[in-house]
Amino acid sequence: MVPRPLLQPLVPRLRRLLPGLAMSSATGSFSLQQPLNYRGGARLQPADGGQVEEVYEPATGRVIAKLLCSGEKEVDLAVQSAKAAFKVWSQMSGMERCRVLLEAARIIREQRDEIATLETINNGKSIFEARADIDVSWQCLEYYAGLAGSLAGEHIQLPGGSFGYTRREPLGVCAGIGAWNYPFQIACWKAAPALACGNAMVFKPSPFTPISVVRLAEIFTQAGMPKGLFNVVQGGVATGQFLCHHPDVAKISFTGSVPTGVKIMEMAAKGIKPVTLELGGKSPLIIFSDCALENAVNGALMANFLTQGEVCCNGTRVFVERKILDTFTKEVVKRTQKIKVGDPLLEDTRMGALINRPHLDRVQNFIKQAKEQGAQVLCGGDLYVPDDPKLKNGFYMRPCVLGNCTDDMTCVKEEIFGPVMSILPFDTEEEVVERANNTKFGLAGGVFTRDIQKAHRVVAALNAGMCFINNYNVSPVELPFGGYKASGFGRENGRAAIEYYSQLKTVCVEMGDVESVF
Ligand SMILES: NC(=O)C1=CN([C@@H]2O[C@H](COP(=O)(O)OP(=O)(O)OC[C@H]3O[C@@H](n4cnc5c(N)ncnc54)[C@H](O)[C@@H]3O)[C@@H](O)[C@H]2O)C=CC1
Ligand SMILES: C[N+](C)(C)CCCC(=O)O
Repeated sequence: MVPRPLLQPLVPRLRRLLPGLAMSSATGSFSLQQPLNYRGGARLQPADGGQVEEVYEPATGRVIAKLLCSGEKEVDLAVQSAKAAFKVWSQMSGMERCRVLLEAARIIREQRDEIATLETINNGKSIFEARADIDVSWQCLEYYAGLAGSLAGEHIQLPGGSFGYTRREPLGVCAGIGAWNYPFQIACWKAAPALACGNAMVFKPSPFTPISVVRLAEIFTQAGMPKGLFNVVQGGVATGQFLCHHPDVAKISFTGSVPTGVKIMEMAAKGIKPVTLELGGKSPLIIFSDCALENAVNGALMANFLTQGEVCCNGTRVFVERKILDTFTKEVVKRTQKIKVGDPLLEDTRMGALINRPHLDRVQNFIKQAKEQGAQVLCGGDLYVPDDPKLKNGFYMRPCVLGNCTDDMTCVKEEIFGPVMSILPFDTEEEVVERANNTKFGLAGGVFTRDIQKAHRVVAALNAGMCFINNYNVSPVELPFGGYKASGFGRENGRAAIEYYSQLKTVCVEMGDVESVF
């Protein structure tokens, strides 16, 4: 036997030699030729479709891969492959599924830095954050692995010794459709509960970030899942539509924008398929004057600037009690100006590049419009061009704080999905709760105060699915996550998600004779 200490240094080198795992980790040097579809336990080119999309590295603006969009035939093959694997997987016990999910979590933990690097290259977020995303991802798999063994129904006593029982059964082949801001994490938030419940999945990532999810599919196979249990189809609107309309898809779990969410629901309605919708937001963060100021400032930064502000649950409407408006604003601006923007693969970078040029332009337009409507740019908001020449075509901007905002401004009403915080003064609790709820969205909300009664009273009054007291945007996988109102419905994470990936069968058992009324 080779002693462990000798084996250990070989492992990273071996991994680099294995096909599918080779990569260079310096910004501006990555490119990928391998197929991006995954079906039946292997990477492959789609059987049809073939429309080509370019995939970018946001940090440099380079094309790093070409995406072949899957057509109707490829989507069907992926669904059929999932259907076959479902037959095997759904018959396994929860404990057997638990072991496989734990093994997948272990592999992700082992490959954490490499997966985070892929995520940073394709999404543009800082490596510091990408690592945290990967941690949340394996934690999610661990959490549902733990639940898999205890999924159960109930036994109900009926008269005369008869009884009923319920069985918690999987739905079948679930479709997962993801956004580009947390590519790997979104896939895990959907796959972990779905697979723990005994379902199979066909996942379609955003065409902007197709890369890391294929790695997840490889890891699932390596961990021992039946081939075909988790397949990846690539493409945009058309591919997504083929998937949603497929008669053998039993459920659709979607993360993305509100307009697309509406279309998903329409398609699901045609097939009477349940849906989970994780949509956008314009969440309020309420800072009372009795808060711990430094925590509140940290909370406001966490609520606005993770992943270049491209976060659905961001608390972008920061309501500040007028008494501390000046002190709070000064401190938030000072701290925002210190955020290090630049090459996302550098260890000390805290804000990388936005997803692509059109999105950067969109965010810039929101800032222009805010100025026209009377908001004041207190810092940032301008494009940022790093000194490093290889980054000059990247999609960077400086994080922005807007003052002098009012509730009717576009920047306060619409989801910007970029690093733009709007500060709004308020005077009373009653007033701020009403203003906070005056939005079509209802994803999240936060409150900073030292008064515990006030904290609980205010969150109870907020029309939002995910509320934070004295923190913001932390994501323990044990807690259910999801929206109210136009932010969607269904829940991801926590025990609650089990409800959305399983169905209940009731069995009524007669122990006596049939008393017929005829
Ligand atoms: N609530 C949540 O958990 C999250 C919500 N979002 C929301 O997502 C938006 C940004 O993400 P985007 O990728 O730009 O959203 P999007 O709605 O344009 O696309 C999301 C996904 O749906 C696919 N898609 C688009 N049209 C489709 C159709 N007709 N049928 C089937 N699939 C279709 C896309 O290819 C992509 O994979 C923001 O509004 C943000 O708030 C983003 C992340 C998390
Ligand atoms: C991880 N977290 C809480 C910052 C964001 C998760 C929701 C999303 O995908 O935008």
